[in-house]
Amino acid sequence: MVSGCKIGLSILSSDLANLGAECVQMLDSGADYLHLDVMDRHFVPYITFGHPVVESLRKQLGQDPFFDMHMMVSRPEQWVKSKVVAGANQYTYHLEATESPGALIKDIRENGMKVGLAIKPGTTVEYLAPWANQIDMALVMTVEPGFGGQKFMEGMMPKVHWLRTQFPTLDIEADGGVGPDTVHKCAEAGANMIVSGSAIMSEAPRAVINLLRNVCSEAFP
Ligand SMILES: O=C(CO)[C@@H](O)[C@H](O)COP(=O)(O)O
Ligand SMILES: [Fe+2]
Repeated sequence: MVSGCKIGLSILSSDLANLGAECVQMLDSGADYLHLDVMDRHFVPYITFGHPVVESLRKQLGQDPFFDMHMMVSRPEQWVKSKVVAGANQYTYHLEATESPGALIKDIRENGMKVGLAIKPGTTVEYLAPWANQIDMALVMTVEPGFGGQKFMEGMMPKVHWLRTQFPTLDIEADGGVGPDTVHKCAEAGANMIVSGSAIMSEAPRAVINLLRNVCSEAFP
């Protein structure tokens, strides 16, 4: 079975000028892991941060927190080494961004990180199938990658359901527009890793995180 329900905080909606303290607060509020959205203004039209920020976060937060790197970048091969040095735990790259997914899976593993493979809303989920037994997690984008606070794309749920049916033990992550009103759709479809940014960065993060986890856990007893 899957490794239980996990709630990941997307830091994209954080006060990036106060990122370390915000991450501490969110982890203290119950977030299971940090989902770090890296953008290169090429694969997506926006730019966020790179390994120096990851390195500073790791230094401030210590070795425990799990850093799930969501690499919204072209040629993801180029950043593997720097991210592991910076302290990343999982390297999630986009299938649309590389010609050689298999070689990249091998390189990520040889560098000691877990492997995530992401698909954009316009990508057919079956394209993930050849790699699904070699990765640790599949990320189904439920918004167009690029920024936080967008509307949840319910039409992506059949992709999650297809993956859960075909690969019962695979971690499946839903990312984008997930909050109290939409998490049940993700969980019912089969997602066990829930990324949320703007919904958690509210006035009651602990309550929102608990709600997300409770709804998700009901689907994965
Ligand atoms: O990768 C992305 C956006 O490109 C996501 O991680 C979002 O940043 C999640 O934020 P919310 O949609 O939950 O506000
Ligand atoms: Fe993300």
